[in-house]
This record gives sequence, C-alpha cells and structure tokens, in this order.
Amino acid sequence: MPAGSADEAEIAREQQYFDLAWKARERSRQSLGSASAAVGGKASAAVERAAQEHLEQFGDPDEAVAIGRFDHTDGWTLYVGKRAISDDDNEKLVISWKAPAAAPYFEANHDDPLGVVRKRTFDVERNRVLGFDDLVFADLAARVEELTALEHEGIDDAVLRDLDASRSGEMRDIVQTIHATQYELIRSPLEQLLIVQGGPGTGKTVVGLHRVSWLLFNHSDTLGSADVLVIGPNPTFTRYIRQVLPGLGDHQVEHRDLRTLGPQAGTGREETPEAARIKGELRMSQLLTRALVQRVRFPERTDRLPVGPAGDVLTTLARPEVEDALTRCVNQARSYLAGRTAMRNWITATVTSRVRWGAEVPAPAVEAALERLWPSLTPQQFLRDLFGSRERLLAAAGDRFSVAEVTLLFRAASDRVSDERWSLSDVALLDEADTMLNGIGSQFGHIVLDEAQDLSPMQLRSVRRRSRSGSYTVLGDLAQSTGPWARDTWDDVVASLTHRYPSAIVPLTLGYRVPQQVYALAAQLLPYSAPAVEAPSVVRVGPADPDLRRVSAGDLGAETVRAASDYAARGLFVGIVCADEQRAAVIEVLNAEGVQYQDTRGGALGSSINLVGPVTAKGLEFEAVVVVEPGAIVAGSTHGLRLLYVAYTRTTKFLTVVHHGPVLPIPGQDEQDVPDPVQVPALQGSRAARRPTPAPRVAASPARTGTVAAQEKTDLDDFSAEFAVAMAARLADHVADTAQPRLWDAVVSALAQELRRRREE
Ligand SMILES: Nc1ncnc2c1ncn2[C@@H]1O[C@H](COP(=O)(O)OP(=O)(O)OP(=O)(O)O)[C@@H](O)[C@H]1O
Repeated sequence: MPAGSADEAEIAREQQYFDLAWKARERSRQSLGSASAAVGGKASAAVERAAQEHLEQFGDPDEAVAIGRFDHTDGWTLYVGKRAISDDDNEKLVISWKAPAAAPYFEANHDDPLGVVRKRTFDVERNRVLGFDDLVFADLAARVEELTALEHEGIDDAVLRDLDASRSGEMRDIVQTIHATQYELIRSPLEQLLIVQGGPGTGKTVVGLHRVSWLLFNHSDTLGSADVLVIGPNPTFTRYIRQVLPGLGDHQVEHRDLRTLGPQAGTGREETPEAARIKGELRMSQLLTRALVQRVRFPERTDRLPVGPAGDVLTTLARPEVEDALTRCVNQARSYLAGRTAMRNWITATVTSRVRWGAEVPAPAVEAALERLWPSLTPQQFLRDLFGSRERLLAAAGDRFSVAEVTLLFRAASDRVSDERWSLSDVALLDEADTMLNGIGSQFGHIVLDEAQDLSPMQLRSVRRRSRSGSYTVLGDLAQSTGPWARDTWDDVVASLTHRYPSAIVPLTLGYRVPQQVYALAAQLLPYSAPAVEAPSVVRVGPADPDLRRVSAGDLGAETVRAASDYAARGLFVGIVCADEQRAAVIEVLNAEGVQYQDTRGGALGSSINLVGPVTAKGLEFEAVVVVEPGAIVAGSTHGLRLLYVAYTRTTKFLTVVHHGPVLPIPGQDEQDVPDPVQVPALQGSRAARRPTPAPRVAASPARTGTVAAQEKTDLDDFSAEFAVAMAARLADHVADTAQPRLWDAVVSALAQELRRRREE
C-alpha cells in the first residue's frame, strides 16, 4: 500500500505503537541517565565511559522507534528497529535489526516467504508515521507471472524513496531497506576472507559497514568494536563514511586510510607510476630486510671496539667475539629492536665480567659502542638513509633488482628526517620497516578493506599483518581498478590476505546509485575497459538524460562552473570531477566568480560544490556530477577508461559532461563525441520474465592454513637468513685475509665445531 493512501485508522494504530515504544525507550534512557548521575563522581572513568556508551545505544531521541514490522502466519508480529526497545516488564516492543529473529524481515520473498504473511516498511518523519508500504507475500505468489522485475528482485517503493532522498557529504545507513542479497553478505560467517565484488553503487561500502555492526552484535563474546578496523582509500572517503557505524550504535571502530596505515609520516610526495609499481612489489620486503641487516656490522678498519676509556684492554671487545654475539642476537631476535636490546645486554655482561669485581660499566659507554654496531633507527631514518644512497640501495638490491630499478628507487635525502615527504607507496614500506624494527603492532579481529581493487602487494601485506586471524570483508570492483596495481582478478588479493580462514568471492549485482540513463552512458566503456566484468542491473530511472555540453577548449572551465552553479542553486549536492589538467582552469573561474566550493584535496567534502580528482572520486557520490573533459581523465592514467567509468558513476541523479574532445574517448573511436544509446540491464518498469533472485556465486578458493605466529616466523626467518649470509661474507673476508687458502676448509669445520660447542653450553 503506497504511503499516503494507507488507511488512516491503520496509520493511527501504528502511531499508537510508535508512541508506546518511544515512551518506553525514553524511560529507559532516563533511568540509566539518573543511575549514572547517582553514581556521579564516585564512578571511575571506565565506568562513566561504559555508562556513556550504554546511553549512546539508545540513539537520538528523535529517531523513529521502528523501521518496519512483519506478521507471521502463526499470528504474531515483530517490530524491527535500529535498536531493541523493551517495556517495563522487559518484554520486547521492538527487536534490533541485527537480532537473528529479525532475519525474516530481510530474507522473506515471494518464492520463500519464511512464514511471513506481510512485511511492512514505515515511512516516518522522526517518530511520526506518515505511511507504510506493505508486501503481502500471498498476493505476490498469486500474481507471480505478472510481477515486474523490480518486484521480483524485492525492490519496493521504500527503496526507491530512499534512493531519491537528498545526499550530503556523509553516508547514511540503509537499515530499513537492506536487500536480501545484501543481508546474506551482512550476516555471513565472521571466520572468512569475504570479498564482495560489485559494480558502482551496488552497496558494497554500505554492506561492509552494516556487516561490522551485525558481527559486533552477534559475536559480542569474541569481537569488540575496538577490535575492528575499517580501511578506506583516502581521508575524504573515510570522512564520508565515518558516521555510519556510530549511527548504528558502534562507536569504537577504528577508521584508517592508506596514508595512515603505517608510522606517522608527512605524506604528499608525488612519484612516477613506475616507481610506485616497484615499491609495491613483494621483493621490496626482501630488499628492506637486506638493507636492515647491512646496518648491523662491526666497524670497518678496526678489530677492536672500545667500551670504556680508550686503551683500557679489559673494556675493549675483539671483532670475532662481537661478530659471534651479533649473529646470536640476530638469530634470536623477534625484531631489530629486540636484537639491539639483546646485544646491549651482551656488551654490558661481557665487559662487567672483565672489569674489577663490583665496578659499574658506564651505560653511556655501552650505548656508544652499541650505536656503532647496531644503530638505533626509526622507520623514517632507515628508509631516508636507504633511498638517499645509491650504494646502500645497490648493496641491498643484490641481483634481484636491475640498476634501472634501483635508480627509480633513489632520491636525494632531505636534510632532516622530519622534512622528508613520503608517497602513498612509501607508507607501506615505512610500515614494513616499522614491523622489522619494532615488531608487529596492534592487530584486529576483523578488518574491512574498501576500494581494495587498487592495492599493491606491499599494501596488502600491511593490511594482513593487522589481521589477527584472517577475518576480513574486502570490498571492490575490478572494473574500477586503476593505478600502478590495477588488476583483473582477485586471485592475488586472496593469496595475499588469506591465513587461517577460507575465502569466498561474492558478487553484488543490483546498482542502486546510478540512474539508468546515466549508467547507459558509463556502461559503453566496459567492453573496452573491463570486458570480463558484468554490468550491474540498475534499479531506477533518473530524472534526466546525461547533459552533454560540447564547448571550445578555452571554455571548459567557464561551462563547468556554470553547470555546477546551476545544480547548486537548485539545492543539489554537487561534484565536479576533473583531471589535474583542467583543475587550474576550473579553480580560476570558481574564484573569479566567487563561487563557494570545497577542494577535496583538503581531505573533506563540503556541503554544496566539491572539486574532486577522478581517483579520489572513488567510493563517493553526489546528487549532480559535472565531469570535465573525459579525454583528459582517460589520458591521465594507464587505466584511464576505468577512471572515466568511475567519474560517470558518481551521481545519484544528474550528470553533465563538459567536453571539447569525445565523451567516450575509446581508442579507435576518437571522432565520436555523442555516443549512441546503449542497452543496460534495467529493472525499472520491465515486465517480469520469471527470474529468481540470483544466488550469490561463491568461488571458494583453497583455504591456506597457517597462523599469525607462523607468518611472523617466516618473516623472522627471512631476516635471520639474510643476516646469516651477510655474516658469512664478513667471516669469509676475515678468514681470507688471515689464513692461507689451504687452511680454509679446516677453519670452516673448526668454526662449525666451535659454534656447536657454544650452543651446547
Ligand atoms: N538496499 C539499499 N537501500 C537503499 N539504498 C541503498 C541500498 N544499497 C545501496 N544503497 C545506496 O546506494 C548508494 C551506493 O552505495 P555504496 O556507496 O555502498 O556502493 P558501492 O558499491 O560501494 O559503490 P562504489 O563502487 O562507487 O564504491 C548509497 O547511496 C547507498 O546508500
């Protein structure tokens, strides 16, 4: 029953229930508030925080108590809301959408109503019931042959109403209209690497966030909200999504973006795609390991290391005994820092045992000696020293990198470490270095990784080490995969992230965001940019066809600002998507005409007009989008057509393309500037060819077993092995310098014997 034409008496009855539940909720809120006030200053900070969190669970006092209800064949009815509400006798008036009992609300369909007679979705303003939409499953079953494709898919008016609602710079929850296929992903098991592959606007992000909330509710015994990490591509995206989980009652979940997935460092360094590509390769991990091992060494051109006053024989250490200790410390160390500590202890103990009984070995002297053997390093110092020295790079690269590759890695070091600027791909290397230096940091019970299609192996490794056991929700779209690590399959992501649990790749196939007319334009790129990817089926028709405005090259900026200002004047939330090449021209006109706008390079979205680059546009959405000169977007990247596909799919309503060159700059079709219409799968209005809801395809990949400990061990083994090779080279130099070749074999076997004896001791 469409909202508005619903029986007034029925609306009034529902309102009574809403009022009843609202009063119960507010009574609970008040009594909890007074209880914490009574404890007052006596409560510890932790108790107060817990009470505050509990209070926050009630949500906003204006929030509607329920999103919907369902009536069961057995005669009972359950109201479903964002949070549970009980009356004074502890009887549930509303159940949480996350409770298992709420599952039929989301899962019932005409094929399998699951005992549900009717599903009712409320149209509310605050806690006032304006109307409702009813799905009566017996009716649907009776006219199954006449159902529209939308009805078949379970897309009702409530969904369409929600999609038409205005947008802002913050993503909203979709609790009321979660689709059955989305719900299946939201509630699928915690213990897996779940990859959700879906076209633009199919709800990947929103599903990933609701899944976090659902998992926290249903696995509260093993998973706390501080135990979950959500990783997005950049700060603008993180700001866009960060209110969703608190709105669902989960306040402690950590949000990070790729720039902050490592030790704190000033980012913003630009680099070539070639350098970014090399820095993303896994062999960089070995290069860093070797480079770090090479920092641990006995000083050159001396065989004695003083640890006290110069000339004091008792406090001077000999090269062989020190190198022996270095080897031992490296072999046993879990990290560079731990090895350094062990070495410090050895120096102190060795010197103490030699000086007069009871004498103290001065700590500064030990520290100075240690620094010569095993320098203290921060990740930033280590990488700056490495990238700033061709010799260090070549020594660490060995024969695994060509000279040309090493040249790509080299850059002049800044005078001070704090002045060094880091690129996005450097962050993963800093993180790697941090782990080698200080050991593995915080780990999480569940990680959501969004826009995962672009990550390099080193970035994936950085994500993986934050996972305690291999429980992830990975979200992405191969058709939007761009940048130096653009990929066409999820295979390497599965291989990089899997540890304890199995993996599954599940598609989302309904496109919610992009209207049919706009998607018809964008979809023409797919056969050229990502032929293996299936286009989503769009769920609605938009208010207008794309507005294609051809102008002279000199007018691109002015026409863009005109189009954006017109949209903004209509109260729409606007995004201007343009390549760097056009940015200056657009900014010049925006400033000249005094148009207020937000440059998203600052890391946030404004409330009206936003200027955004095509890469940063990933994951974002606007009510109206102005795409500037498609050819420049395509030319600016090796996967430029995919980037243009991203740009064309950011709108929920209107799209204007301001262009001088072609609208679809497809190779071989340069002259075409006004594209022919294309058929895209659309559900709106089409009559039903009986089509069951597609069962998610689950591609199980072979589960790799292993534990975090096993992984750490591998890393440390690498470190130790590299150290052993370096130490052997040093010992060999020493032997070659001091013994005749005919004695070498004897020295080696004597050395092995000596080491065995010491180990037994
Ligand atoms: N079941 C639903 N009901 C209502 N709105 C929905 C539903 N699913 C998704 N949406 C809306 O569709 C839009 C796109 O969702 P989302 O950003 O999660 O898609 P995405 O697949 O991550 O897109 P992209 O590939 O561009 O990152 C959002 O406005 C979201 O609220």
